[in-house]
Amino acid sequence: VPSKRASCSKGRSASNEKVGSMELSALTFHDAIGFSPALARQGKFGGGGADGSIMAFAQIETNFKASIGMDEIVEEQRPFALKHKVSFGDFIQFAGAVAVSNCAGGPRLQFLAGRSNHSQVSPPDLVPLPEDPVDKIFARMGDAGFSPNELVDLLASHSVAAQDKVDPGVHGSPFDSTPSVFDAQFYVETLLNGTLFPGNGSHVGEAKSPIPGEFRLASDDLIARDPRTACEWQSFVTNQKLMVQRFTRAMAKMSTLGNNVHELVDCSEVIPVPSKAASNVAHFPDGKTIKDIEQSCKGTPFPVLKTQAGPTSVPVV
Ligand code: HEM
Ligand SMILES: [Ca+2]
Ligand SMILES: [Ca+2]
Repeated sequence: VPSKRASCSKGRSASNEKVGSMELSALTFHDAIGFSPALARQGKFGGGGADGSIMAFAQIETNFKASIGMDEIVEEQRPFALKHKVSFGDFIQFAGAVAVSNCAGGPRLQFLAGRSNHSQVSPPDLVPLPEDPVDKIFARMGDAGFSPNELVDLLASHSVAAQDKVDPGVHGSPFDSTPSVFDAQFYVETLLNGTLFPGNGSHVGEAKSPIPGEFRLASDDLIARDPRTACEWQSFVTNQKLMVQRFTRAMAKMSTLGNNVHELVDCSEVIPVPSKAASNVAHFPDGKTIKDIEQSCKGTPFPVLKTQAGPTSVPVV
């Protein structure tokens, strides 16, 4: 599963590119979330979910605002799906599971095979945007069958992710200081008081970040602080095991949206076993303490964490 970006990389493909792109993990979401029972109830086509439509109809779906720029990764992956005679829907979820397994500390996700290779183009506007109001995001995810807390669970993927398009001036700026480790740093760092924009001023969908080089999406900023989700968010800060379990469960649901799981075959053994993270204890970045935390979960104090010794450098990925 070759690809360009390798925030978590393991080995190289035949074309000598690093393996393990997190763009692949984002693709699992952009394909699957094209699924709306609400549209179906109005007698319209609601989308087929994790059906490969973003690869089958790339010219249309990668022009949807939230998926602009994904054409590159789709075009890069399509020949592999064709060569191995795998349906586009299966291939996208397979590649995403492999990508996550390349991150230290990541889960070995379930992979079910057997999605049909017939799909229709997804309706527009089903993928959330970082500038969307939080009520709109929760409603959209709710329509697809996810509670607000399950969205928090899925957002563990932003622990190994970076942005290119919200502010192209700081291409590759990650959402936490450890973008090659699937850890709870994302859930800690998003709760720190934002003080700066890593690039040149603010952009649509951007919130202030606490550390130079780190990028905070407006949606992550709001979801971290919303009373409906703040406690689930904070619960992962000292419990990476729970974070991985909840993410795994939510991904099993997301990766099969629109499919009948009883018709799929469990091929999880083809997904590599991830390496362990060097540490599974989250910390405050250099210079930050509990005083910088915007305590958002009412009733449960923010856990005690140590401050990292030495400078926190945020890598470009
Ligand atoms: C409220 C829901 C979400 C919003 C608004 C959102 C928004 C975004 C945005 C704006 C980016 C940066 C894209 C760019 O500039 O290149 C991004 C990156 C990413 N997102 Fe999300 N996201 C959401 C949920 C998810 C979910 C559910 C997953 C996976 C399960 C996911 C996985 C990723 C990954 C892996 C990246 C990094 C892509 C890369 O490195 O190229 N996101 N997200
Ligand atoms: Ca789809
Ligand atoms: Ca991380």
